[in-house]
Amino acid sequence: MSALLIINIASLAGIHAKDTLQLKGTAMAELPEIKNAWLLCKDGLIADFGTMENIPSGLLDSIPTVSANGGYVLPSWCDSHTHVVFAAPREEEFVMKIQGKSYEDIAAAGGGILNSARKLQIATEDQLFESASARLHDMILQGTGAVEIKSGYGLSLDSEIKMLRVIKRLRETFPIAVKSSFLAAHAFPQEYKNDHEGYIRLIIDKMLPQIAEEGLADYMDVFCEQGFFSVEETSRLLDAGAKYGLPPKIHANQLSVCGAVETGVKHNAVSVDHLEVTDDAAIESLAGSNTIATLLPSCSFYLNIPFANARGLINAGIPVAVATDFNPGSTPSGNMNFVVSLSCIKLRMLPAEAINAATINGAAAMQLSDQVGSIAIGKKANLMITRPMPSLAYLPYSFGQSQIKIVILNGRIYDGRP
Ligand SMILES: N=CN[C@@H](CCC(=O)O)C(=O)O
Ligand SMILES: [Zn+2]
Repeated sequence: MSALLIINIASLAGIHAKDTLQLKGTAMAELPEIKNAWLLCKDGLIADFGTMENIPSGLLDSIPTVSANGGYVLPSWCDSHTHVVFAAPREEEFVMKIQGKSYEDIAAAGGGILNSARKLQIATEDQLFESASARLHDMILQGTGAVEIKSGYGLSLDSEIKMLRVIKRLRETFPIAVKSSFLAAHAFPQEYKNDHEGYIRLIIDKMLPQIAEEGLADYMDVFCEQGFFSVEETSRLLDAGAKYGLPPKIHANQLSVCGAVETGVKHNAVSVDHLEVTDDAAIESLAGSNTIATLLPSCSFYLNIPFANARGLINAGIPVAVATDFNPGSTPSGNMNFVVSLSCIKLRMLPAEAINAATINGAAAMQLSDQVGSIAIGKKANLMITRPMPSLAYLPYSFGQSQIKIVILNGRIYDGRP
């Protein structure tokens, strides 16, 4: 049996009933906490917690103990939308953007996703694993304790499989849950520019069967956007994914309104992600559905595009999650602390709403909220211990600085060794 006792916690925050799997409406602003607390981890799970005044006698003498020294303890961040497997950064496009080119201009000129695909096709699986491992390691030190990772820079049978195998290796290597989304429908490769049907057939007839046979993906993703995949193409691809048991998680309403959110909802998507262009129709179709709206404020920040209408979504009773979107083109950052700060500063979410969106609702957007995302007995002991803070609001307020002092995964202090 392994055990770890955390004592002197100024506030143990994010305590939700174990069967609370997601939060919406006014419940998103509730982040129940216990002041002056202790928490016991046993065999990788949260075994018990309470106030220091009532700590069971004998616990302190018998269990290895770490003092939070007046810091907060929160559930680890659950980053439900990333593209951390890529071959090379794209800082040259960063400069082009400063000079006035838009994301769409760069993509149309053969940059963007196709630029990343060219580089990924010549990278080995080991090279991709090494570079993605370094990114994931940094993300864990920044508090991330569960992550979703997409393919989508392969755009050929071999390279998509190569990416998905790297994601599988990351899952087997790191002590955090890793979910995998199949995103061959990220862009049309150059050779299929005028043959959309050919590429869609390649995805449906060749890629999906092999990926399903190897069990390489949990979700089906499509970049449903003008100039990328149309609503009709997206529908066909989501239907095909469903035949192999892959529920949708899609890129929707990032750059324009084209019915992407409604298409995701129609196909019972686990989440529709981005929504920088949040029109009334998108809010209407999400309200009353089971689909989570995953917002990616670091992408808006980096691309200088509008921020999603988080308040409209929350007020309509839609569960909102936030995630990094870490990728080389639109969001070269995997820092969930910055996402939580932006959620408050730019999405106008309250600190408690932003933290719930980055923990329990992020977990729900990966169908993991029965295991992670909140403080509850029986859930994984994936936690962060902060420096002493005057209040919870200090965490997003102190943007750009990390308040995290100790990361605990599966009840053990993460020491950087995968
Ligand atoms: N929008 C589509 N995919 C990524 C960007 C991919 C890229 O530019 O490399 C995103 O989520 O922002
Ligand atoms: Zn994305």
